[in-house]
Amino acid sequence: MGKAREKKNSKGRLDKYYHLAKEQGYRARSAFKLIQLNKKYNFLEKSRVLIDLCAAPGGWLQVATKYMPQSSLVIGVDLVSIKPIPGVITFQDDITTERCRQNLRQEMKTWKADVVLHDGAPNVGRAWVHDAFSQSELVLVSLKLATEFLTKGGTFVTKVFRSKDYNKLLWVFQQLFRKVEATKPPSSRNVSAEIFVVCRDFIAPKKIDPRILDPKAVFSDVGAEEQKKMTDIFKPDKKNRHRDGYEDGDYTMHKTLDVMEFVRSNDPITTLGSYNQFTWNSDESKELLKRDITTEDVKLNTEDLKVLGKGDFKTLLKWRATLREEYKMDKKEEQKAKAALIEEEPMDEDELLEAELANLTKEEAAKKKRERRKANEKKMKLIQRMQLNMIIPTDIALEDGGVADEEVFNIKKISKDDSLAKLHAGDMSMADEFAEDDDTNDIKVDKNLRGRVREMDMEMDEDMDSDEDYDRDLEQQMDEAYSRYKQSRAERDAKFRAKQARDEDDEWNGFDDKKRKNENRDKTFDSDSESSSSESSNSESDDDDDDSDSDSGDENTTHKVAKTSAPKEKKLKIATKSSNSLMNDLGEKAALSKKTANGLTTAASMFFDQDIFQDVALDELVEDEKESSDDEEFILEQSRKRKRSRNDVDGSSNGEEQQDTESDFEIEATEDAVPLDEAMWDGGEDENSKAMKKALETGLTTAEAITMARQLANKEKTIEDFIDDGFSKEAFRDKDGLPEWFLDDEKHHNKPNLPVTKEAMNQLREKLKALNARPIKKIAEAKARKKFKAVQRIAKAQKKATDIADNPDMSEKEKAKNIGKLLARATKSKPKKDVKIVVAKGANRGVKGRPKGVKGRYKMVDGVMKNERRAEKRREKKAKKRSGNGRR
Ligand SMILES: C[S@@+](CC[C@H](N)C(=O)[O-])C[C@H]1O[C@@H](n2cnc3c(N)ncnc32)[C@H](O)[C@@H]1O
Repeated sequence: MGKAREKKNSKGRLDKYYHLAKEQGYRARSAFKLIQLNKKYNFLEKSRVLIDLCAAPGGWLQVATKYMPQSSLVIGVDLVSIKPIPGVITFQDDITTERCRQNLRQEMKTWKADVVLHDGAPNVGRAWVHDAFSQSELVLVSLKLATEFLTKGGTFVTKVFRSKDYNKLLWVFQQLFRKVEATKPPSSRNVSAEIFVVCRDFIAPKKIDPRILDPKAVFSDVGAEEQKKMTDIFKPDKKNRHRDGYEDGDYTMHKTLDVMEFVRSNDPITTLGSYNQFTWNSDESKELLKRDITTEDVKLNTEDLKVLGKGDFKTLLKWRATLREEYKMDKKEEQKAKAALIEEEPMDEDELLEAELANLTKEEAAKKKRERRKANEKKMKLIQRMQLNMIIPTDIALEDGGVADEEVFNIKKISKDDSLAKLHAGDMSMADEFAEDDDTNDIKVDKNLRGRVREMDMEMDEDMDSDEDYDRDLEQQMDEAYSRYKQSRAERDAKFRAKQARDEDDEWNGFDDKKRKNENRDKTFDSDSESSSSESSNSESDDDDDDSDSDSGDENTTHKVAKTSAPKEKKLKIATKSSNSLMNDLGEKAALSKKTANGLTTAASMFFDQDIFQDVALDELVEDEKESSDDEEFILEQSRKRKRSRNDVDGSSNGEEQQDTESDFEIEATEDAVPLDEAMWDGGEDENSKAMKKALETGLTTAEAITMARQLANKEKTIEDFIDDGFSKEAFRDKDGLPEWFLDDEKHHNKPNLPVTKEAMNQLREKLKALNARPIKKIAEAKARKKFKAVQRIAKAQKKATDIADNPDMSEKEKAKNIGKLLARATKSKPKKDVKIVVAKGANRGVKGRPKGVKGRYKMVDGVMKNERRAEKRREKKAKKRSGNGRR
């Protein structure tokens, strides 16, 4: 025994999966292969009917029943018997036989399988009859069964071995399934050549070409055969037997061909390898017999081609070549080929010319483009140098030879018209003239330059156009590649799929999200006067903003800020349909760019709303801008209001200032107004209220929320601080037109650092611990039911006890005895009914329904199950002992 164990170990067979299988009660370590395959592709959980071909000893069947929904139909078949597994139908059969197919049909009735598994391997030795079937053939047989029993969209999982047939099998799978993936689960030993192919989404074609399921057709290798024949004729000594049988449809062993066909043949070597004899029966051949070149050697060689040597073949080939030359057969072939070519591509001269022209224009355009790009680069450099004052425009002209050197420095010319003499004589008018000339030159150069720059601009525009096209193409390609990558990753990665689904549900409502945009429209600053002054105030407010007006009716919460010192008694209110949240608005590009009534954009208003501008900037702004509207004052006042409220929180409010602001502002809350902090919740109106409700019900569930709540409670921070923190580089980021892959990447890597303290994390951990310690819902419910029943029983007993107590016919002793009995019965829980265990062996083997002689509740178990139960008990005992030792 020791030896056997050693031997097993030396092969590395008793690996961790072997032990795991033993520990977890699986009959074979291969069970983990299916577990791992299912983990990757999730096909078991959503299946109701499964067939396992080659299922013994039943590891996969155990896994299937464990992962599939309860009361699913699981059928297993194998050459050897499979010990019963609860809830599984098994039978012994050879999957390559018609009987197996019939049996499966009978078990399946009208059902269709969601999954067909095949982990078969020919049993060398044991199933000796079937050794002839190779693994690949077995796969094809199981695939054939799968095509018969699988439902449309179903999954077929099979084991294949890397061999010359592997790619052919893959090709066949691909004809029948939409998704075919080969994988090697970690539990499959590296030394093993096995691979598992998971074929998903069965196409279920109405008609399947029988050839793609026929091993002969699928695994035949025509090309190789031809090649073999070719090499065979030069190695005639090596005689191979016909192991592959006869060719399809040709069952004759001795093949003959008229010798003239050999002469005509374009592939003489294959012809020589394919026939046994060349005959001289045709008239043409008979003629050839009379020719001198047809020597006795040639004639003899044609009689039995299979016994020829290298030299004999050469003789025959030479003879053929001479004849072909004589008949000009090769030239004719060549001519034929040429004619075919000409026929195939009839191109007249015009077309040729056009094609050539098109080519030339293309080349020319490319060349021009290159030149233009070079020139533009040069010009850009020039402009940069100009901007850096490294050169002046005249330099360009000089460099370009524009305003000729001769004109400025032409000493000859000067000397000719006495200018030089005049200069020598001190006539400075000449110099003045030059200076004037210089000016005009400058202008001239400037004009030149301007014209050239404009020209350059146009050229660059043109170039940029083509560059833009190129960029757009590239972007499109990258987008497509990215979506392909996402799709394939979603197919492979369940986590990624789940994340995608989460993202879809909980999509980030960023700046440009349409939905948020619409919500935003409702969130504009609504300058709405009170009914008496509505017309006049409307004319001053942002009239164009129809949206804000139209939606005001929907308002859920409204804060009205009335400005009493304004000339027209104008009241402004900030209407927030969805959230009242300033934080929310931060991210909304559309809202930010919208003009408020003061002519500033919302973003600008918010910017000037900061404390820093409170006393200075906005006052100055108000003074500077004579026509500053009431809304600007509103912004100013709003800032003051915020400062006042902060001072209130700090408890250090300045009395004077408070008075001041009080005189200016009053806050009117509408009926259903929510407190400001509640309004600060992120999300739309619904999410807002949902989030609040959830927080009230379950408490704070994230470490950030706890941290923020603590900071608020400890007055370490105010709501305004949180709002200010909301201003980050992310807040105004414009994601318009950015490609999806870029945004996804940003989302992945660019995460704000949220405030989380150690205490908050600990608090959350404690909360989760408490949650984990709670019994699960089902147990709690069962306990409650039990309690309820007990209370009912006791109440009933109490009622009966009162009746007994009131019974005048009973003595006190009798009453006490009866009441005692009653209460004892009421408090005692009913004993559990005994379940008789019946082992399915002997007369009980294979019995369907109640076994003979068994009354009451019973449970059928098989020997294996009994053993398994015993092993389970042993394990439990061991574990208890171990834990007891540990405690000591
Ligand atoms: C690797 S075992 C299968 C293990 C199984 N998946 C499990 O987890 O227990 C391969 C099985 O294929 C079976 N087999 C081989 N050829 C077969 C055939 N023609 N018909 C049915 N079963 C066959 C063998 O009897 C053997 O039990």
